[in-house]
Amino acid sequence: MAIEKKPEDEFDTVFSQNDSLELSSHHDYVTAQTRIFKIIVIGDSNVGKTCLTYRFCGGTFLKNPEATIGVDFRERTLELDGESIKIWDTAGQERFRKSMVEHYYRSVHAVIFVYDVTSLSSFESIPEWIEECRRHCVGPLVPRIMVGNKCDLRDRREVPTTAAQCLADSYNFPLFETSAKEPAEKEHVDAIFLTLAYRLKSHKPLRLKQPSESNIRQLWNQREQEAATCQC
Ligand SMILES: Nc1nc2c(ncn2[C@@H]2O[C@H](COP(=O)(O)OP(=O)(O)OP(=O)(O)O)[C@@H](O)[C@H]2O)c(=O)[nH]1
Repeated sequence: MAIEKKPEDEFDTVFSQNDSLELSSHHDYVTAQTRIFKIIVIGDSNVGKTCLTYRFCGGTFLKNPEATIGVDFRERTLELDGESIKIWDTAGQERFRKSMVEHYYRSVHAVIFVYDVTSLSSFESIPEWIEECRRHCVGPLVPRIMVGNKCDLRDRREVPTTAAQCLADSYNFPLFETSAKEPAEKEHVDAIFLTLAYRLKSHKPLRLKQPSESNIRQLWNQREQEAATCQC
């Protein structure tokens, strides 16, 4: 279930606007401190991508998630060092995502690969998801993490932590194991997304330029001079 859905063209616009922000209007002053990160959540169907993003963005466990069709958008505003950072999560169900796949990977800032610790096959699919990312030109500097979900189902575990750690190490990804369902894991789920947010903060030059008062005055004087010398 999505908290908010956007048409695909709006999805693209949101990120391209902020990727190349030039301060030239009142709107820019208002949004100058808002940074939008696009984090995509991928993995086999049924591993709990929707529940994980819902837990982070909505704070609760989504009891009856429907299979995601295309892309779901979720958003949560974080306070990091006094700045507002918006994270958009997109969760896509494999069967239904074909037409969206290009949009899904475009301008991505970080990737979360999810498998289900009770499903060996979902874990074995992770290299294919990593390869799909690569095929869609997600750059090597884009932070990636691996998440094993459904840790609450202790008796049904099929993926040992050691095997998961081994795979994560081979790609140099941090590994997290958690449960979207267990209320006690709420802070851990938060920590996963916050880890990414901090990495993004240090990785990307996302601080948007804010004009100082003297810069504005300088610009204003320059415009006045141009107007005064204009021959037309
Ligand atoms: N026990 C347990 N069940 C979970 C957990 N997370 C999700 N589920 C269940 O797993 C099923 C699939 O969850 P979704 O979040 O819809 O999985 P998805 O990966 O988004 O699935 P698609 O949209 O089909 O790609 C649902 O029945 C959830 O209730 C968890 O941490 N523990």
